[in-house]
Order: sequence, then structure tokens, then C-alpha cells
Amino acid sequence: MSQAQTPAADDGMAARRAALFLIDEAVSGRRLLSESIAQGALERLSPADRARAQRLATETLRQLPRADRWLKPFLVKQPPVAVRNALRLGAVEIGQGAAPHGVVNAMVTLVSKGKRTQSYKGLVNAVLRKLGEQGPEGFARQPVPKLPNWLRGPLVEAWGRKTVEAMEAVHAQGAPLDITAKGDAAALAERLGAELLPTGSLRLREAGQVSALPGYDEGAWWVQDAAAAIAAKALAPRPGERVLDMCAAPGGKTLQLAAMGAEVTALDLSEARLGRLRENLERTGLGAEVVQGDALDFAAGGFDAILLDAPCSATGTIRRHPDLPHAKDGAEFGALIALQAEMIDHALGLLKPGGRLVFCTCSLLPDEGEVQVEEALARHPGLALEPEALRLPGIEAEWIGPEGLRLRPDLWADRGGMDGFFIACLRSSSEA
Ligand SMILES: C[S@@+](CC[C@H](N)C(=O)[O-])C[C@H]1O[C@@H](n2cnc3c(N)ncnc32)[C@H](O)[C@@H]1O
Repeated sequence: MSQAQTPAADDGMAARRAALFLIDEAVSGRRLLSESIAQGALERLSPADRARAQRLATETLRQLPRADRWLKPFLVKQPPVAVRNALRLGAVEIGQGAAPHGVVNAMVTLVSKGKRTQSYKGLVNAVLRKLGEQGPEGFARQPVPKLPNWLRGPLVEAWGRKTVEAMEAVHAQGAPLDITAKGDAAALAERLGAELLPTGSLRLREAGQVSALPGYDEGAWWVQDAAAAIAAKALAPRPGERVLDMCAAPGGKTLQLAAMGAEVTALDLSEARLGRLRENLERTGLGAEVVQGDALDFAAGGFDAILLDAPCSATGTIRRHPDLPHAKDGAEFGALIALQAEMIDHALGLLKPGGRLVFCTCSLLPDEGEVQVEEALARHPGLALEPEALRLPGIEAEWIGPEGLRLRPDLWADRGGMDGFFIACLRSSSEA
């Protein structure tokens, strides 16, 4: 299917066509949803269609294995992938309560417009009508979507089958909107009608348009998953301390560190992502020195503390980015793991003697967390763990392991889960 253009009032056709484009890009392994969107895939749509296309694509990718299971009895053999994706999108829409006749018409129209797909319009019509007869009850009977084997295998090895099943149940539900307050979190929770989480983040189950929420324009808060908000709290800079946020953009942690009164240097390789960080600083009225560059080339040292939120597999964020398991296969993870180790070594060289390093990743893989810390301790005699930095409000003792804090999506499952994260606090040798 080709990229979307917005015609006049079209009954959701432009949004669906765009959603199919995003899904095709992701399942073919070409681009994540976020990459397609950042590269302008939805630019020609109206804001409402853009939001709808993104929601349809995200939900279809989140429910992909469930849709495939539902479709399977009606397909003697698999049609081409573009048709398969149209069936998947239609199945998810019907499964989530959309009126079947509208969905069937839309999908038949879309498929009949493509040269290579038009001969399948009869199949699409027949199959989606059958799903329509079953309705959302039929969809709900399908099992919770499982992670693909390339990722499930290592996770089962690390955390056990039961835990992985619990993570999958949370992934299937999607994610609420979490917020970090610039000032008094309890007062802001009341103002927003949000839940105040035990760790101090705020949570809204149904948020709507983020920028329309109270306090957004005045910069009273920013969006940040509750798990992601723990790393800066573990670093806990004192006012006036010099802190390097080594992989800073788009800046959720920079804002926290600046709000705590630290003198923050926010470094990142990506100028585009730093643009978002600058906007966030401006909106919240917080200050930081912003530097574009490769962390491994950054030479100005003497920092009291460093936060290293290293580039990683992002496997902890699947409930927010359900395309990841379908668009990736783990091939690039080895290079990321090597980069993380290099970054830890480089960061230690930029600290004052006795300075603190918080290393964190939004990964569920121990190779990007526990193992990195174990190996860094072996490489650097004199480097020590500071487990007490992790004993923070709302953090349960059993979440803290020998190498650091392990947060997983299945923790707080009844509250809506949290992103997977690993966070360790290290202190460098006090000898220069
Ligand atoms: C996990 S994200 C950081 C999220 C950020 N700390 C926050 O809280 O908003 C990792 C970041 O590392 C940056 N990055 C990747 N390679 C880098 C490098 N060699 N030097 C500096 N930054 C790098 C990416 O551009 C990305 O913004």
C-alpha cells in the first residue's frame, strides 16, 4: 500500500490507509512506527486522522498474534502480506467494537485499490464478515498475545515463564499516561484528577490530548513513565552539583535533575532529539547546558555525578511501542551491549574521584543491565555499588537485586504496570 494522503471527509479511509502503511513498514522490519512518523509518514493527514492512524496501527501491532489466531480458521493459505495486514487491521477494529459493516467496506475498498491486492477483495469481504458475526466476544476468546520467540526465549531464561506471561498480559493492555511533576506532586495530582503513585509519579488512565491537560502550557509537568522517573531520583543530586546527563534527549531525566537544582550538562548524539529537549526546557522554564556530540568523544570531566541512560534494545517499553517485537529481531543488540560497556568506562573517566554514576537502560535483558554492572565492577577495581541510593519511596525491597534495581512491566500489574528498566548506582574510587 502506498503512503497516505488526506482526501475530504472520507469516513476514516485516509487514517486506515496510513495505518496500513505504518503496519507494513513495521512488520517488514523496515521502520518502527516512531521512525515512520518522525520521517513524515503522517504529515499529509489532518491532526484527527493522524491520531486515528497512529492509534489503529499501534493497536493492530499490539494485538497482532491475537488477530492472526482469530483469522487463522478462515484462511486456507496466507495471502500476500499487504492483504494480511488489511485483514489484521480489520480484525482488530471489529474485535475492539467497531461496527463490522463499516470496517468490511473500508478494507474491501482499500484492498481493491492496490494492483497486487485487488484480486483478494472477495476474500477480505468474506473473512471480515465472518469475524463481524462473532464480534468482540470472538476476539476476546483468543489468547493473550505472546512475544515472538527471538525475544521470549531470552526473557523466559532470565525471568521464568510465569513472569514472562505476566509481562505479556500487561503488554496487551497498553500503557497509561505517566507524569512527572516539576513541583508538588500531590497538589498536581489533585489538579489533574490523577492517581499519585507510591514513587511520586502521577498516572492518568484516560488522558486524551496531552497538550490540552491543565498545567501543560505553563510547564508544571512532563510525560515520563513511572519506572523511567526513578533513575534521576537514585542519582539525587544536591543543589549546585555538576551533573552530566550523558544520553539526555528528549530530556525527561534532564528536567528532573535540573528541577532538583543540579547544574546539568545535557549531552546527546541526536540533534533532532535535542530539539525536543530544548523545547521541554523552554516549556518548563528549567535550565541546562545542551551539548550535541558523541558521548565517547566528550572530554570535559570533573563531574560530581553522571546519569547514563544508555541506548539499548528498548525491550522494556513494548507496552508503549508494541511494534518493536515485530519490527526487530535482536540482530543489533550485540552492538548496543558493546556500546553500553564503552560508555560506562568513558563515564567513569569523566567523574571526580568518588563521584556517582547511575547507569540505566529501558531493557528487560540482563545483558543490558545486571551483566553490564557485574562486568564493570570486574573491570574497575575501586568501583563500588551504592544499593542504598535505590531504597526510595515506593520501591519494594524485593525489586533490588545484587547489581541494582530491576523494574518490570508486570510489577504494579493491577495499577497498569510500568516500563521495564534496570537502574544501578555506582561510586567511583576516591583515589584519582
Ligand atoms: C534511552 S535514550 C535517552 C532518554 C533520555 N535520557 C530521557 O530521559 O529522555 C538514549 C539516547 O542516547 C542517544 N545516543 C545514542 N548514541 C549516543 C552516543 N554515542 N552519544 C551520545 N548519545 C547517544 C540517543 O540519541 C538517545 O537520545
